[in-house]
Amino acid sequence: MTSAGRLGWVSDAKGYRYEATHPRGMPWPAIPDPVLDIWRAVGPADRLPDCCLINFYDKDARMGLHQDRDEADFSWPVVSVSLGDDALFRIGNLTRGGKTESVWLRSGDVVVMGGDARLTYHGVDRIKAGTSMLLPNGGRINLTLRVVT
Ligand SMILES: O=C(O)CCC(=O)C(=O)O
Ligand SMILES: [Fe+2]
Repeated sequence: MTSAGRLGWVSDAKGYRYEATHPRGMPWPAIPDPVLDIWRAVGPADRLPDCCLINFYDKDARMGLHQDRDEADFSWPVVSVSLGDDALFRIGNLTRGGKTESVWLRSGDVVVMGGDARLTYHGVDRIKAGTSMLLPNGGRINLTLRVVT
């Protein structure tokens, strides 16, 4: 896990939070322009994201159902970009439990969680190894763009 942008996502013994610097003290690198172009294409025009979270999933990685709710204003969408191996993404409801839907996200797919869907529970159930040649050693990279403050 790492980040780009004005703020990065940090997880340590004190818990997790957004921070303006990397744990080693340096600022986070800028969000690459081609990534910002994805936000410009599908996101709101009046603001760019503060944070691009970069997560690597190996073939055994998963992410439990959760809401993205560590940001100040839920009227900004969350935009997520899938790269590499396919991921089985599950999306549920505004509260935990109930019926969920699953969809395979392929390399290049972009998910926008905005409006009424901004706080829906979601997660990744599994990665299908060998479904993409993008990453030389396999696996998946997810980029998550968020307005934080
Ligand atoms: O990897 C994904 O597709 C989802 C990532 C996610 O939900 C998150 O980083 O909060
Ligand atoms: Fe999430």
